[in-house]
Amino acid sequence: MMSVLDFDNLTKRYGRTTALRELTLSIPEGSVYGLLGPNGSGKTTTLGLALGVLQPSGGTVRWFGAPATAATRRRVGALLETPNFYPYLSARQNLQIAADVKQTDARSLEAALETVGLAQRQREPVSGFSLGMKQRLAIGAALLGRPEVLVLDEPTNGLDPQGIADVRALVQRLAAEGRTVIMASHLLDEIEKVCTHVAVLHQGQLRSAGPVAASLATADRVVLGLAPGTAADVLRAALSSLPFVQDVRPETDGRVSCALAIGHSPASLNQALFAQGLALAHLEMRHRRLEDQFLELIKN
Ligand SMILES: Nc1ncnc2c1ncn2[C@@H]1O[C@H](COP(=O)(O)OP(=O)(O)OP(=O)(O)O)[C@@H](O)[C@H]1O
Repeated sequence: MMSVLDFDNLTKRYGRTTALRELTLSIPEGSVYGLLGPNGSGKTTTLGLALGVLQPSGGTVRWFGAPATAATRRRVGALLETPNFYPYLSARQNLQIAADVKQTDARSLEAALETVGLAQRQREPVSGFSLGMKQRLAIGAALLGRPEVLVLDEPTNGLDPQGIADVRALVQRLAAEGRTVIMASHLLDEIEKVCTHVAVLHQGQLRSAGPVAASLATADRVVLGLAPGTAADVLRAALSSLPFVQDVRPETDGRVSCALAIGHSPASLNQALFAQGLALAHLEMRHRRLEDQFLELIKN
């Protein structure tokens, strides 16, 4: 897959604070790429560097395989903070002002209103809009000029549940139409629902990157127990000898938990232990809370 954006050893320092440290990352074309991290982890800095709003202290940014130019910038739409719309003007009039500034054609304005679901209400003044509608209008402004890539910083921040659902559905629609979307979020749950790929940032450093399924799906654990009276050490030793078993840990009541490598099921684990002469009295899947998985990712 072609990449639309490549960071190579990207670093940003503010005085003694290193906001981003040697980030190397490629964003594949057609992906919905989430930048995940707690507050202050460097997400906004990364997006600012990508868009040329900030200058790097070191490293490079390449768009579509080359250093950014005015022409490549026109292929990218961005929403870093919600713009202040004129409240007494209609949605359409507000977008028209943005379109005039960007010098984009009228048809792209129609398409943007349609895509963000505001075509029916385009004549209404923005003062009567919910925060969610204003955010969709802001995304509409970023869509003027039909960019291939959309960059969004925390697009659901501050919205009510309906607004959050609408903006997430919109991001998925944008992706379905073939655009690449790069979005920052501090919500693991949001990344899991919306994104195809995720890069986890913590204190300005990349902790993990790749397809969401591969990054998050292996985190479930299996909890095992032998018949009462059997030493947990026997089970731990047996588990440690199996190549597809990872991260063996003692639990309460003499039980032991472990994670399985991708493609291995609890059933195949049970079979492998039985082949070693161990009969399980207890086998349970434990789905860890998403927050726990995330905390673990940034801890390691
Ligand atoms: N203009 C600045 N001057 C000094 N330090 C800054 C500046 N901008 C960001 N920082 C610092 O850089 C680090 C990364 O900030 P950044 O805004 O990129 O994080 P973030 O992950 O986007 O967090 P948030 O979600 O809170 O915006 C933080 O420690 C922040 O305090």
